[in-house]
Amino acid sequence: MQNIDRLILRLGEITLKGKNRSRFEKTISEHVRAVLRPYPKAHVRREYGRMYVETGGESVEALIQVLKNVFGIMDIIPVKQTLPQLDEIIAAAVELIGEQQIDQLTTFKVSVKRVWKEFPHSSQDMNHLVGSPVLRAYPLLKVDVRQPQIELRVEIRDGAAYIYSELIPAVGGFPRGSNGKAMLLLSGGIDSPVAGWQSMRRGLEVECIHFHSYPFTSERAKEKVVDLTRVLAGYAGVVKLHVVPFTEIQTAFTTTGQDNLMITLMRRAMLRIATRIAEQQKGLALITGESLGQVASQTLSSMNAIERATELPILRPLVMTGKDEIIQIAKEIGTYDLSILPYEDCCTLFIPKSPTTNPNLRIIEKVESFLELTPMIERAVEQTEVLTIEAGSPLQLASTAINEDWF
Ligand SMILES: Nc1ncnc2c1ncn2[C@@H]1O[C@H](COP(=O)(O)OP(=O)(O)OP(=O)(O)O)[C@@H](O)[C@H]1O
Repeated sequence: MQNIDRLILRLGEITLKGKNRSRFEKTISEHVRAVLRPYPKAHVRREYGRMYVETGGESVEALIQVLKNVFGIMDIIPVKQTLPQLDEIIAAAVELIGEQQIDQLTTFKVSVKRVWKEFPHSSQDMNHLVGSPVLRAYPLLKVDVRQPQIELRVEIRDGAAYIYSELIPAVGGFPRGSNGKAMLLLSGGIDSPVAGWQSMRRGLEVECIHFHSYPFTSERAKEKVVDLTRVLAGYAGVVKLHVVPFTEIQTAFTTTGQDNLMITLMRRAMLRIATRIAEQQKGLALITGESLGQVASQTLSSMNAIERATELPILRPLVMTGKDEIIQIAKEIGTYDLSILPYEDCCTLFIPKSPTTNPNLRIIEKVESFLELTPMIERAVEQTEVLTIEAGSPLQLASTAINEDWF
């Protein structure tokens, strides 16, 4: 990409959101400036519906890598900028095509968009005026107007023309934190970090809540969750993590003699505590990594019995997503390698041999009423440790390409 001197960032769905648009664009621009801090020579300019990043000599590939993960950016266009003059546009087009691999089978076409209506040549004429010198310079090229391998695009505006041939898909979604706050129940597993990232991508500010059962679960298990939160913070800047002591409540459940209801009871207690923390932090929903049918506690019947423990909406971004796809996303966003570390989760230690897939709500409520849960829940909330986790290095772990197919 040696001829590329700037990137155009096109913003996605926010264009649908009329009056919030300028606020959304400002949020994306702040996010862009934050991820570009390690690249001081790059310069950002905001315009209606898009942003321009002048590379200033910074590596184009490195800039694309970090910008691809900024929520709200739909795609990135590496461009060569010239004056809106025919000879300059032709020279840039010839240079840009020269960067491509060309053989006898390579097809191309020119597409011109004339935003500046005073430019002296029509779009139709421009296709020929630019196409002919390119064909003369690269005689192996063949024109194909339907499905060309290379589409050389020229956008002519008042004051500048942009020449490009590549559109790089970015993460899309809504600007970070633009759709309110929700609390993510973050285990050390594969699913909940993915659910958290997907929620952030839809513009939610996410605070994490982790239930920890020391000494049944080790310090390493907690560190793993801190590390997972740090990866999420790579996308959001800073993420709060609430670590809830869960040992007392779990131990109480083991005395009930209702082994097969253990998971349902634990999940309901988690939701109650998470709801209290959400109220304190002004979170409007809970997020889990549940996926329909994945385990006994994720049947429709179990989910039904579990979610009655809270009045807050429960968001389950992965509810209809299969495990393979979840794993693929976890790898792409940089959480997978941490999630598969062997440190135990508080619940797995208490999983009975045959957990019920169809829990009876009446029995559950009876068991709960015997236990006097409320003071235990109060204590757990009071003793919760709150950590503020910052990204180690912005987006360092998310170095692989975002997969277009998910969006
Ligand atoms: N120790 C925990 N702390 C916080 N949330 C938890 C904890 N354990 C489970 N959860 C929440 O409950 C959901 C279901 O957990 P479960 O272990 O049944 O399923 P899972 O599909 O293995 O999820 P994960 O891969 O996220 O652990 C998790 O996705 C998470 O949101």
